Amino acid sequence: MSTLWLDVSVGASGDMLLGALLGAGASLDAVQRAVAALDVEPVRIGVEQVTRAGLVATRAVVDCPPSAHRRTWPDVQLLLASADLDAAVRGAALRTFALLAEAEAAVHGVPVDDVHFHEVGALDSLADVVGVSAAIHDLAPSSVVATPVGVGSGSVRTAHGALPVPVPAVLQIAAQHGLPVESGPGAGEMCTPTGAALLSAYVTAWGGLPAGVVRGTGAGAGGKEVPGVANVVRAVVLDGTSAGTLVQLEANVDDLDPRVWPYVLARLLDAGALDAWLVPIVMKKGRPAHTLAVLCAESHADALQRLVFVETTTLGVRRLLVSRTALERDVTEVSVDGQSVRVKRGWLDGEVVTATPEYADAEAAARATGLPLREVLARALRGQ
Ligand SMILES: O=C([S-])c1cc(C(=O)S)c[n+]([C@@H]2O[C@H](COP(=O)(O)O)[C@@H](O)[C@H]2O)c1
Ligand code: NI
Repeated sequence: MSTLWLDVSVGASGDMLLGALLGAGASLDAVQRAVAALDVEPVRIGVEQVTRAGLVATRAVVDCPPSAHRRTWPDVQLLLASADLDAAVRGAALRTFALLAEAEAAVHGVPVDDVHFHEVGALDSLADVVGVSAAIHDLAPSSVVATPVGVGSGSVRTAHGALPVPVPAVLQIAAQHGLPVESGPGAGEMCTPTGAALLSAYVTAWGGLPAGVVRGTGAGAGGKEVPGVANVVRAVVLDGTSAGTLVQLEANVDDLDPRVWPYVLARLLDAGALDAWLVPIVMKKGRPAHTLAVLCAESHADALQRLVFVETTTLGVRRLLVSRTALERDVTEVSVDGQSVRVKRGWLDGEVVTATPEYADAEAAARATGLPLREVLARALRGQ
């Protein structure tokens, strides 16, 4: 079981977070593949070593042509929906842009679908958001903890002229999603809307460094230098820490059109649920029904509860605090008849105790090779 801790006390932006995650051991290849899956102008992510106030840091450099499009929130939704991305990476990127779109809509008083992502819709922001999602997916922490975010002070020049710091979109995201803020040591804009949205989408608890064994550490810098301030995000991957308390939302439902349930479960997972499932039950008056259960971090419980009320017919949602023990896990790749199949492994006390081939990979390999699917699954488990 691992925890990702983010020290964002000096500030946070998309590129700072990406640099910190790459520095802490996230795969640059996985990040580049995810970004290349977007149907946009060619974008490449590189890394370079820089120093900030004498501290060596990783800078993620997004190499792309100037953005030819002013993209709306529906455009970004389409882009992400049609990209060949892992479902978890796509879900987290969509969640991040939804937070940005809702904040921009509230701040400028326009409908959310009319929000044009000016600076935040540019190619480098798309790359930052998808890159951070892919990097966190690659590190696969069971929880993400972060310090309160240093937002800065003063004002910043943007495409729309000077804005006060914290900029309105950052304050809006903080107000809507319980992001704890402080001025921090840097003057100017230290936390961007994209940084605030990424933290809100991912962080499951706020606080100092949790107890654990340090497995990786990185410092991520953006393009900005602030004299005398090491303006970096620090990322620390810790092993052996507890995932902490989770929330389980529950509702008994006997009157929802059953065809709707798969959609409801998919929406909940896309919105950040750690798991969502149905249990068949018999309710009062002998009525067949289902218990909907949703496991999530406390930070996501309100938004997921809202989704349950909006998408189902329930009139009430129960909220239980549960503690979860999760195995430490990793992913290996094996080749079955020349086709690559990922295998997820669970570790206990330094030993693999469970291994499961990725079903979608096995199905694709069965189709490509003509082998029976159960044979592909068996060979993947044997490691060939
Ligand atoms: O373009 C717009 S409407 C805009 C709005 C806001 C608000 O807070 S409202 C802020 N900004 C600035 O854009 C840059 C880029 O932000 P990223 O999140 O893409 O890194 C940043 O300086 C924002 O303060 C733009
Ligand atoms: Ni704005």
